[in-house]
Amino acid sequence: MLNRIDLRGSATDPRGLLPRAQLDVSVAVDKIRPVVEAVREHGFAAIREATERFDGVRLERLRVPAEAIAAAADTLDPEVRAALTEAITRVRKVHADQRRAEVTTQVVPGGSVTERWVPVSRVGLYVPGGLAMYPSTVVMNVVPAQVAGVDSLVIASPPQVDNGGLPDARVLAACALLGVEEVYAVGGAQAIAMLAYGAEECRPVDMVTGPGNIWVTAAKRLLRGVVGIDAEAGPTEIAILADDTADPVHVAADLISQAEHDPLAASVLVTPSQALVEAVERELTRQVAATKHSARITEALTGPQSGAVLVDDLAAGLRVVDAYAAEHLEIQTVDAREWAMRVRNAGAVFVGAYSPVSLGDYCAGSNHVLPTGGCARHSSGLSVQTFLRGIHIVDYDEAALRDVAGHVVTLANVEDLPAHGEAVSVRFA
Ligand SMILES: NC(=O)c1ccc[n+]([C@@H]2O[C@H](COP(=O)([O-])OP(=O)(O)OC[C@H]3O[C@@H](n4cnc5c(N)ncnc54)[C@H](O)[C@@H]3O)[C@@H](O)[C@H]2O)c1
Ligand SMILES: N[C@H](CO)Cc1c[nH]c[nH+]1
Ligand SMILES: [Zn+2]
Repeated sequence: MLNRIDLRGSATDPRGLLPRAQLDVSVAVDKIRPVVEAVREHGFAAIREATERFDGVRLERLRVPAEAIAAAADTLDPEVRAALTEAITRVRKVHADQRRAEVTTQVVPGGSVTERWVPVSRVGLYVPGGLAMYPSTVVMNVVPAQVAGVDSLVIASPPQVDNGGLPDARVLAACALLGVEEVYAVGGAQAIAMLAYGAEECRPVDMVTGPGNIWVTAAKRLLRGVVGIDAEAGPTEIAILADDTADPVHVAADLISQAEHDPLAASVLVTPSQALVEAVERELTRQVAATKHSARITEALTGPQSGAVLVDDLAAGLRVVDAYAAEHLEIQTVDAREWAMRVRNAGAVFVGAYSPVSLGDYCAGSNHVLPTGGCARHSSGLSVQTFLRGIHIVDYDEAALRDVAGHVVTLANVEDLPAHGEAVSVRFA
């Protein structure tokens, strides 16, 4: 089922060996550009047209009425409420520890720099709702923003034909549990454009965060700069570094779990064990046939973005997974924690047999909005830090400035910017 890549005995650079999904984000950007431009120019009318085309819903209004949010909370299945409440508690616990303290550095007597952490004022959080519904993503977006102290939180999520054109009822209930009142029934690129430019009752936001499919990711890439954007969190990826101590039943189940998100999802096994690859293949065939979304899982597992990579040893495997920079990386090997601590590039790392990605998706306390498409080489997943900006407060007195004035003037002259130097020396003339 998985494409095979045999790197044993090869000195090939592992970068670029594993292709990402066939549909490139840059191609998708060109396709959604007209939608984004139309929303900028025509607001609600353009959103309504795109929603009719892509979601099959004719919107009467963008904002979800407060009564609909309250009703979704009232009718929420108690088991789902308990699970969401537990997820919120654990995610809040981890994210509360991420809060940064204000630090003042006394550079010299009379001269200090303070770093203040100030929350973004108004944030738009995207909660996907195409192939699957994501109340858990409400939790993963909202909790860090709330811990950071964001004043104004807005959620956009696709309207559902089977919920009268409102977002999924469980998504609305999660909003209620977290006290989010401003929710819009808009999905895809048109939602990101609405948040960036504003439309009718939705005022523009300062920043957009959250995962989504290739169209959402493309819109985020296009609108970066118009608004702040978190890392690209597109079609899900799982890589598993495993040796022959791994249980093929677990490995196959975990590869399938993330393939379930999207036909463009990527599932990659990296191992020195040919026997494990064979055993995982047998398990995939058995488990995929028995699972609910077998068609899109098969498409994801057999796509060029998924595969089994054979390597000489775990050290070579580590180089491969570092080059790949997966959104999720599981380590199912001997000494799993030690290998995990050596990973350089991954959105999140899951250690050993009892930390599957599904745990992190819901209830580990970690965040599941993580960088995809290789962005884990340079970006982090969503955290409290995403919603904070560090502002330097520079505070020097006369003596402290006088003391360093000569150096400022010298550097200003080196850069042929003498007015910079004069702005200092004029104070001591
Ligand atoms: N990386 C992460 O942190 C993370 C977390 C959760 C989910 N995900 C990913 O999010 C994605 C969710 O995707 P989804 O499809 O279920 O929901 P989605 O909300 O991202 O996408 C649905 C929207 O796509 C738009 N759309 C559909 N077809 C289109 C087309 N041909 N052209 C333009 N727009 C179109 C529709 O307007 C619809 O509202 C999956 O890829 C999943 O793997 C990632
Ligand atoms: N694995 C997804 C991307 O991290 C998150 C998710 C939500 N629900 C289930 N899974
Ligand atoms: Zn998942």
